[in-house]
Amino acid sequence: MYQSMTTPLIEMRDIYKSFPGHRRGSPIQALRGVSLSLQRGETLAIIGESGCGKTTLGHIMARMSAPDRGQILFDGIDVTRPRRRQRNALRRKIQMVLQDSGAAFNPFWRVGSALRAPLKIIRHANPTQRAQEVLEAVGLPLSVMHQFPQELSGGQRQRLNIARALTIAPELLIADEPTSALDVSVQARIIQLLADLNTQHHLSMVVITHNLATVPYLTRTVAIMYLGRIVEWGASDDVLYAPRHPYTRLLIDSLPGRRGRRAAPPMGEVPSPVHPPPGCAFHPRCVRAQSICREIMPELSGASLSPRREACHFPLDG
Ligand SMILES: Nc1ncnc2c1ncn2[C@@H]1O[C@H](COP(=O)(O)OP(=O)(O)OP(=O)(O)O)[C@@H](O)[C@H]1O
Repeated sequence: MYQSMTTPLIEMRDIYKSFPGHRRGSPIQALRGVSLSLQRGETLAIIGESGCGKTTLGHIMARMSAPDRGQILFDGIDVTRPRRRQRNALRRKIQMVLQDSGAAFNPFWRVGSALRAPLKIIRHANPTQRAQEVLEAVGLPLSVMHQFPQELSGGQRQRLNIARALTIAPELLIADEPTSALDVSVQARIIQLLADLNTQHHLSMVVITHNLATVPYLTRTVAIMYLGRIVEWGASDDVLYAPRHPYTRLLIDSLPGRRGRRAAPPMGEVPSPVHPPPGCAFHPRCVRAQSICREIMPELSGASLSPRREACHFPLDG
């Protein structure tokens, strides 16, 4: 089917997801109406504190779990409830790099076997050559083919993790906290690698992170999440250098070692997703909150395709 140039690679419309609460209590509302879209070749960071729903969103995007409500389109085609063949095709097109690079590998398989396995499933003509290509793409020596994953350093294992995701040439790579388990010096190199994969190989990418500082190097667009909703959306530079949502401001002010930073208000804690506060869920922590914020949930401003949007009754002027 012909797709116009502007058809997003992936589009999520009003996605909801809950998990059963503890001891048959109220459900955990992990996602509460998330909508976003990503054009082919574009990069998006999803930012927020722990428990805001980033990983849940990533899993749904990668079609590893189904939403309770909402719609997902890939290349303009509805894949919300894919049939088996469609699901298998999607698995090839969307790959996810998970947080813990060590746990992702079978310790009894050498790297070469681990890389060739998915290629054999799809009956690739030359699995060994493809495995070598992806090792080169991620900057690993070909000699690692003969090693076991546990013989590699943390940084090498994360490169391998990325290499494995690339073997079957996905159209979308989702990386969940790709650097969180690594030393600071190694983090920078993995970030550079991901950025290169986008610029040199035009790989579309979603990076889930709570490390704001890496975002301007990594992605063009950023979505700030709070308690299961996107509260600010826009070009990374715009959002991070001139935030409009007070939550984004709070995240930036809490970055360690910011020179000349103003005194940050106390961060407080993210409320429970079992009973999100009414109105704007951020209001209990917001210094600008007024009565309307406690009563009416603000929607993202502007049209759905506008480049800069925030969900706040009293946005900052940036
Ligand atoms: N499989 C699950 N079963 C029950 N609750 C879950 C499950 N997965 C996530 N949750 C809950 O859903 C909420 C959102 O979790 P999620 O992992 O998506 O957040 P996150 O922003 O990625 O956090 P982190 O940065 O800590 O990974 C949390 O309250 C979490 O405890």
